[in-house]
Amino acid sequence: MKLLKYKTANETASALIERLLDLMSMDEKKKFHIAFSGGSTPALMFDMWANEYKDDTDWSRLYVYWVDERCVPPEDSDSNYGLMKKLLLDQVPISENQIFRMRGEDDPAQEAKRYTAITLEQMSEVNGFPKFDVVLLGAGDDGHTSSIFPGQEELLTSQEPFVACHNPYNGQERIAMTGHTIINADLVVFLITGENKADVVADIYSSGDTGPAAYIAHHASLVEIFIDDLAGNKL
Ligand SMILES: O=C1O[C@H](COP(=O)(O)O)[C@@H](O)[C@H](O)[C@H]1O
Repeated sequence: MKLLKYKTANETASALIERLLDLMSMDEKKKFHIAFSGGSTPALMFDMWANEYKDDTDWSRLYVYWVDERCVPPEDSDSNYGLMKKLLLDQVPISENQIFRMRGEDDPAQEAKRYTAITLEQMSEVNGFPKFDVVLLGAGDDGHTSSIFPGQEELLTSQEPFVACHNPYNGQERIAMTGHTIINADLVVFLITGENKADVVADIYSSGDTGPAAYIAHHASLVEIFIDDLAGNKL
């Protein structure tokens, strides 16, 4: 596990974008399949990518997926797809055919199956699980990642690549990438910023399987954790 710490959330987002662009530049013929997390943390990175790195990115090779989705229509302010579309995808020359959203407005169980089929069709697989180039995760201050919350640890070892699940705090239905799919990725990256994430970062980095995010960080083979000083202040 490699920890990369920067002074500010801006510097952290910028370093992460540059890391992804570096990875893309390693094989200029290859399609690059990356799954993005939801929540509020990546918003800064999406905005920065559109405004500062638009011309440095080969959009024709970037294939965009989601780690998880809230079961709401794309126009809803809770939609992970909606946020990324507004801040990044609508601002850059990427083809619709390279954007694979989870349909939050559809039946969650059926959508999880449809999304599994799409990802398996688009990229190589290992033991029935799609193999992403990068899975970009966040972490909640309770230690959840993807939409796998504490108490739902069975989703870390589910035999389904994507499942219907729910947020235990408010019952909101969700669709989530499960543990094996995350761990299968060539690279698992966490982007975690802000003081309220300091405990979860300390848990991920210094302890064992204390929650879903920590479990992933300790079980994936290549893990990079991008944090700012505030998130790192309990290390
Ligand atoms: O519910 C979710 O929470 C986590 C963390 O979100 P943040 O707002 O604290 O950045 C996120 O990684 C996950 O994808 C999301 O759906």
